[in-house]
Amino acid sequence: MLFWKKSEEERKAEEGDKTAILSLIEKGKVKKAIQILEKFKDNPQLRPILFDLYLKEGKYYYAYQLLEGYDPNLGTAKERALVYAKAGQYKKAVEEYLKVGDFESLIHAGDLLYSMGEKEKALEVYQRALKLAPLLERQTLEEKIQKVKVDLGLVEVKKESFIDKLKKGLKKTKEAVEFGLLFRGRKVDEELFEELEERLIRADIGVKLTVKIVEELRKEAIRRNIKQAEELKDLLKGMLISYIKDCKGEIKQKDELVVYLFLGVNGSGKTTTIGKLAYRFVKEGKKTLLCAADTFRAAAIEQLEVWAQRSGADIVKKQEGSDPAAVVYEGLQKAVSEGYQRVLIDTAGRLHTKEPLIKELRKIKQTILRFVSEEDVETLLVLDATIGQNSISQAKVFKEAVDISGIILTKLDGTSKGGTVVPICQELKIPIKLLGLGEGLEDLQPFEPEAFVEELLS
Ligand SMILES: Nc1nc2c(ncn2[C@@H]2O[C@H](COP(=O)(O)OP(=O)(O)OP(=O)(O)O)[C@@H](O)[C@H]2O)c(=O)[nH]1
Repeated sequence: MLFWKKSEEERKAEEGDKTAILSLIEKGKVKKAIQILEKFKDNPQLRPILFDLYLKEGKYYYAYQLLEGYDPNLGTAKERALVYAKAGQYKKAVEEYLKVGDFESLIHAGDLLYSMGEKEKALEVYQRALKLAPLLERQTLEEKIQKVKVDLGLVEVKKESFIDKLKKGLKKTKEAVEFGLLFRGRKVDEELFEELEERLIRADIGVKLTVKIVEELRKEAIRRNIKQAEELKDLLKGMLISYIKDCKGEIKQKDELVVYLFLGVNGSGKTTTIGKLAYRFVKEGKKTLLCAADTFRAAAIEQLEVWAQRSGADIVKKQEGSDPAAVVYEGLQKAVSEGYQRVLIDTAGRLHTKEPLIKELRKIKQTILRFVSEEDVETLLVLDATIGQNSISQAKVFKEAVDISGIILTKLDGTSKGGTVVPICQELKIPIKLLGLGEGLEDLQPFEPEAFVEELLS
């Protein structure tokens, strides 16, 4: 019978020979090495090797037992901190992280302290970390610090300003393209233009526009003999603003009845946007009525009902499958007879049934015009920023159906394609009247081209 002959090396390893054990590990025989080393936990020469293998294998609880049962100084402070954290020994983990004291360890320590409810200590550690924070991490850490301060009642909850909301809305885009870092302290050279081109495309400005922008910048840089990249950034800012400034628009507002007709494909954020706008109108003291003309799905009707409750608006609805124009007729009859000032109409958004959809929307618009004149109708197309320029082809279908007076670009906070505002404006030439910057009731903000570009490039 062929005996499986233990290699000489393996035999030596099993006797606790360090070199032989290390050679086993080099050959990938980690499990075998652990098996052998677990017999030599008392050996201070071999214990660190076992601790290191436990860490590599993610056996944190075993590593924790070595620290507790044999030697609390095994590994580095950072390794011990990780083991203690994984083993739920947060206090010890914090101690080790604070011994390391670098940015990442301080953040871990602060997070653990916060999770343990020790918010004062968490704040103190976060503030230490802030002094070491790399540029790109500062904003996130400052938001953490602000949150802890609010928890501790050190500052009242700062009402998010328009700029704060815009910052939040463009965070993903900025993290993806980092324009702010691109120009800092750089010379104007071909590499810079190539990087700029790549980042403009990443922000979904579109290839055609990107090439045009970069070409214009190259020419200007030569004409003005620009050497510093910062100057180029100012030129880029001016160009982007020039491309979108004509798309600034406010939604129609007056004391008497205004009808807002919402178009957009399912999932674009129509119903949510109606809810946010209804909330605002009710807060302004306007008598507001929602109209559930997306009768294709019961879910859409129910969803609008939820928004009516959340916003304090009233609602007119019929059962699923009813004629949408009939719902609109009933809604406007009620609005006129009962003195409503705002009517917000939700419609179906099934683009794949293009012809019937166009017919349905035209019929709805005709019904509206039986009650109010064109100037008191705001036809708003809701576009989902996360699909970027693809929303332009969607928009063209809806444009075939009815005249669109404004665009609402939603989910800007959920995408790195914030630059899509530029091609949408350039291609559709329709005012962008509102930006959806989050799921909250207040996360619907006006489109301010200057502030938008300022934030995008900062
Ligand atoms: N992050 C973020 N999410 C949003 C925003 N606007 C809408 N949403 C979310 O997008 C999803 C779809 O929103 P809906 O309002 O249901 O979209 P819809 O167009 O009405 O879709 P249907 O109900 O299928 O017609 C929901 O989860 C919303 O919370 C926004 O500005 N930011």
